[in-house]
Amino acid sequence: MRIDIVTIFPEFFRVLDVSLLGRARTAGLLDVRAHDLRDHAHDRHRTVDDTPYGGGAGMVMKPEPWGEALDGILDEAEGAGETVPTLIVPSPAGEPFTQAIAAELAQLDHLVFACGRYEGIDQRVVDHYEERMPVRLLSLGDYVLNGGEVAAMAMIEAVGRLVPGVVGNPESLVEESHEDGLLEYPSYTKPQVWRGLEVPDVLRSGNHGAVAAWRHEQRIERTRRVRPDLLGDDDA
Ligand SMILES: O=C(OCc1ccccc1)c1cn[nH]c1
Repeated sequence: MRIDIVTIFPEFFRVLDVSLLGRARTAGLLDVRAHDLRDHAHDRHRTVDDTPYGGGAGMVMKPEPWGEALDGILDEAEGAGETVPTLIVPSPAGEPFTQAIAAELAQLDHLVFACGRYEGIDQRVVDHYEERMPVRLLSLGDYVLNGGEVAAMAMIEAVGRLVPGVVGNPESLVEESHEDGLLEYPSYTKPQVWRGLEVPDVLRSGNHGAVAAWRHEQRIERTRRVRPDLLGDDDA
């Protein structure tokens, strides 16, 4: 999978060189490139923002630098005969990002993340590129960040780890929280007793059926307690 990121803080994404995704990059499974939006602002101060029409506090990101940056990425993809990439715009006004969406995006060949700052990006950027590529406004959660970079990083990690081959043992991707709508069961490892707290006996019984039943019950109980919203009415 190819991932392009357009941002005024490209150095923010250097961390991807060292994390789990770093190995995937050297293995050629993930090709991640960060582009500096300011390279596409050609005035003396490399201006990427301006005051909002209609007034109001804060600044809005100008459309021209985005147009030049995104055209460059699109032209390169089209020139290479690739499928049209999907544009992801992290935004508080977006559709909630979920594990299901991460799995959907992990099937694609090419994602482009547009990291907004300030009050956001001029609406015409989304309106224009919707004519040329799939565009998804996605929200990480119901809170406001200063920019899309942190949200993009989270989404890139959630998607990247689902790309086949990125995670060594695909089994570890199964039975995770939200994988099938339930939270994951509690986990334990050695020592058997720690500060007077014991590992549940069933987990040391060697009875795999009893372990599986206990784990499933724990998942339902934990989901009912912490995230009743994830349970349909019939389970509640
Ligand atoms: O704040 C966020 O994105 C940064 C952003 C983008 C556009 C305008 C303001 C802020 C965000 C919150 N949940 N998911 C994303």
